[in-house]
Amino acid sequence: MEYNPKRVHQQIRNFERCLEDYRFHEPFARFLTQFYKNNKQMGSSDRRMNSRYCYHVFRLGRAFQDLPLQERLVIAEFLCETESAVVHELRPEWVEQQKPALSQRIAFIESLYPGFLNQVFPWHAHLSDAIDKEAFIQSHFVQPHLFIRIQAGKEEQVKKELSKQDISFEALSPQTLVLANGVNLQALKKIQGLYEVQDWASQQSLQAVEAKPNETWWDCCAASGGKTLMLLDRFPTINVLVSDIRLSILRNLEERFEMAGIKRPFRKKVLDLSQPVAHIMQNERFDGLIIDAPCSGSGTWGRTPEMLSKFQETEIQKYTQLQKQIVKNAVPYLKPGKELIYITCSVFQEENEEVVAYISNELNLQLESMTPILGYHHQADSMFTAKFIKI
Ligand SMILES: C[S@@+](CC[C@H](N)C(=O)[O-])C[C@H]1O[C@@H](n2cnc3c(N)ncnc32)[C@H](O)[C@@H]1O
Repeated sequence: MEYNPKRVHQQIRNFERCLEDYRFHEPFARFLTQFYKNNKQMGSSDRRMNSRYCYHVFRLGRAFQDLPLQERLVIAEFLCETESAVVHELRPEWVEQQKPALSQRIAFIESLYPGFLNQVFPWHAHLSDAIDKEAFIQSHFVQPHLFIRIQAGKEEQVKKELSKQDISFEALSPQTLVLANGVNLQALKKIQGLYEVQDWASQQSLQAVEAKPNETWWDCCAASGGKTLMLLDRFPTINVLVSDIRLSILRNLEERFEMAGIKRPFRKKVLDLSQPVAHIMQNERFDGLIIDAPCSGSGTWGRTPEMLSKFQETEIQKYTQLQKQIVKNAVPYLKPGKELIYITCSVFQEENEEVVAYISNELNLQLESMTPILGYHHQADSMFTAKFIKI
């Protein structure tokens, strides 16, 4: 491979400076935007390499934490790429071993550092039984795809515009497309709102919903409305209440709804569901609840691998408690005989199966189905969803 050794060493110095500055106070993507603003001397290819090096090192999770940054970079580049100037430059004796198959690259590193995989994601004991531990952990070395969901009826228009803009895609279903990471979505201004960036797993999360025309549904943790938009796409005649603890995110939801051309009026409320909400909700009753609960996000760390370094095991129990409270405080507003959909983007059993057991046993709802959404087979996030009926 051809490369300029001086340039590579400069890029390694940039990378070291960048990671040393990062304090995990914000998502790494946001930190990077600011870092590049403060370092205007870095050209676009330097920025691209810097982002790649940093993300790859985060993909090592909790493994190799005691090694110097440069050593970690070599291992990360070896595992996450099939060819790397860093490996050529700093560990030329590994070049021949950098095989196309990830499993072979892992085997090579394993031969030098036995047991390293277990340290990448050290919370195995918490994983749901449905998760193939090895496949899931290995998936962290590969960046997930970019997925979009196309509005029903707009499939041809969106695909036509993608082709016109020379953006290649693969259709997983009429409404679900895979695009290359880093594709310039700005070029798609003309069809803004006709599609949503939404992971494959998230697109599967409402499959069990059976809403009827004109029913009234409540998205209890709506954020910027990803699930509500998908719900309305499938059931356009339902009425919705969206709520979240954050007013600012509901403002984003309004913008997004407008962009998506949602004409049907919807109601919104700021609600903290960790507390009883009878004083606000009073006699409201719903035909369906979506609880896409705040969670560790452990099924999505392939996209935000810095979380592998940041996450503390004690947070799992805090999320579990909050999830139980939120469900408990929302359930009184569900009509008997109607459905509750519980969703997380976590792979931890405490946030999934344990909360399901709580909802069945303590809140007395009948479990209809429980579906782990295994994204690591699709280069996507992993999620979990369960459907209950109120007795
Ligand atoms: C997983 S996100 C929801 C994502 C959203 N449904 C979507 O599809 O885009 C969880 C949301 O729960 C909200 N949340 C956190 N604590 C809450 C609480 N105590 N009461 C209500 N909502 C809460 C967060 O603000 C966050 O927006």
